[in-house]
Amino acid sequence: MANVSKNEEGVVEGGQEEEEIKTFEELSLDPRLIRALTKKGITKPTPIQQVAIPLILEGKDVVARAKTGSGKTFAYLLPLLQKIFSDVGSPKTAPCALVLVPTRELCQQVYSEVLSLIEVCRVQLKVVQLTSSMPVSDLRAALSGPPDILVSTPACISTCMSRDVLQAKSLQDSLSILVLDEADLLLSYGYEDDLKALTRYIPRRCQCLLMSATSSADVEKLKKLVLHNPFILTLPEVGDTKDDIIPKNVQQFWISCSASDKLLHVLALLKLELVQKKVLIFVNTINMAYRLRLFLEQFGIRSAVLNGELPQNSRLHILEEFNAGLFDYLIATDGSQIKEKEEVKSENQVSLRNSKKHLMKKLDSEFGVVRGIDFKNVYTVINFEMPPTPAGYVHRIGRTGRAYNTGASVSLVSPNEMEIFEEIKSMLGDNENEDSSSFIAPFPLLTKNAVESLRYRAEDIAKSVTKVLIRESRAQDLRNEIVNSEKLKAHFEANPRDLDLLKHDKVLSKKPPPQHLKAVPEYLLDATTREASKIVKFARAAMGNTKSAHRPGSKKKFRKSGDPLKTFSAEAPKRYKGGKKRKGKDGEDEGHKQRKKHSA
Ligand SMILES: Nc1ncnc2c1ncn2[C@@H]1O[C@H](COP(=O)(O)OP(=O)(O)OP(=O)(O)O)[C@@H](O)[C@H]1O
Repeated sequence: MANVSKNEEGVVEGGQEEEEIKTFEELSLDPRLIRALTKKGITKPTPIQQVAIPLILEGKDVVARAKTGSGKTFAYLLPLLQKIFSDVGSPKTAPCALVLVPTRELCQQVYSEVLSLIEVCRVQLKVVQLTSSMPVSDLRAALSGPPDILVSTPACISTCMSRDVLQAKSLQDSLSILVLDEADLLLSYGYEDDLKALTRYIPRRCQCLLMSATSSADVEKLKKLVLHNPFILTLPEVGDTKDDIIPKNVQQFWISCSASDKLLHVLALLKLELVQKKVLIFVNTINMAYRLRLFLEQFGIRSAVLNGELPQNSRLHILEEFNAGLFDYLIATDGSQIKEKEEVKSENQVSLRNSKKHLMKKLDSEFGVVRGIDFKNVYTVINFEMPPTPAGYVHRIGRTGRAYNTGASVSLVSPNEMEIFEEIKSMLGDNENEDSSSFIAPFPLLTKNAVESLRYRAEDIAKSVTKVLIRESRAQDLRNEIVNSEKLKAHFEANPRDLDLLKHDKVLSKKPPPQHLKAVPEYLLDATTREASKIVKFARAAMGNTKSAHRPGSKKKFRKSGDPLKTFSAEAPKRYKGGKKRKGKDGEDEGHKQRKKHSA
């Protein structure tokens, strides 16, 4: 095993010194896969990959819990592909590998990663992705063959089995690897029944892998449901010392402001260029997303909205455009938007649960447009509204600081959100009584003067973004995207790389943005803000240098603790540790559990 040693408790911890890091060759990875990685600029395995790859190649069941952006996808995909490579051509009646993810976007992401690897390896593998929105005839056609690797959601597999598109007996005979990716989200997205139904057909010999960014009761439940005496690879901090859940190369900030001042504050951050691009802004409701977009566009700040209501092709296209750098500001909703509709439903818990289920189905049975998604080069994540759970915070902030990148987050916290903010801080170990550096620091670059200089204009424009305008714009955007979605489908089949076809950050409002609001007059800015803006610009330029310093082959190193790709520990199954059991590793704070129960 790479860079590991056992401590007295039998927990296997990863060695983290740069010189100890093994290469992909030393992990016995297939040279074809190494070539494919090199082509992507990936030359050395991340810590989680170092430990997971050999174990998975040995055929062990593995639970891998590592920070967002730590490279969990390749940690399972590389050994999975290597195993399938050695099996190519052997007769089968169903897929040998099944990768289950919570959302369609993740389906697409994993599917693309697999294709990009096997394209270079030049191995004849059939890989398919299936989602519930596909007609049964398409599902049947995709599974005839059958594929070597199937990427899907639990709900879709249930549909396939109930419609006899995928036969239980065939699956039992063929399945050799099952992966539950983003396992911490699978149950909260309502897939428990689907997974329970599926487990009956997973043969005992099937190798099971469970990947997760956070530890939770749900992950434990899944572990018990599916795995057999697995190796536990985990960040020492997750659910243990509470430290370092968020990568340290992400600087976390917060701003205290009233709910009604949030538009003003976000305007100040963006317009005065106090945060670096690209920026991902989280809101809790779709209406708020359009409110913010309409508001910002009046100041010449163009953004796109990503939410579960939009057709899948549009969502994928928005993600691709944003990742390709076609626009800098993306406003996204995550699971929190369910709250919006729940609020008007019954207070009764049972009907609340039912309405939630109904709503989940209505919006999109595999809803969840951002969690786990690998956004490229997002520097700043802004929580315009706080997520309802600490786990939601971890997933949101995890969209920046991915792999070897640095990033920052700014949370706008209103008095009503102080409770969840405190809960998040306590999860992070950000406690005044603790002798640790503050994990979420007050944002230092925005002065009261700077905010006040924009107040008049901001309040004026905020008033003009009425509920009616929001409703109309949202409906219009949806209509446009439905039309686009069809065009996109046809067009991208022929031109998969043509991202410029439809821009998603076009001005929504019928009234063009007034010219005078586009630029902030010099006289409105105080010296401190001008200085702060300059600092951010310098930092951006410096970041360019930093980035190039981290190109493959670069000698420059990150601080060990500051790199999300660095720390981990691994725990062997009981029989590998002479029966010793690790205690208290998975403890999660009670408040977190309670909130988690009511979330999603
Ligand atoms: N060995 C590596 N070296 C450099 N970059 C890597 C390496 N492995 C993966 N990456 C890149 O790191 C980014 C994050 O990887 P990945 O999406 O697998 O993270 P993750 O741990 O699954 O995060 P999340 O929990 O948020 O889903 C991706 O862009 C991926 O291409």
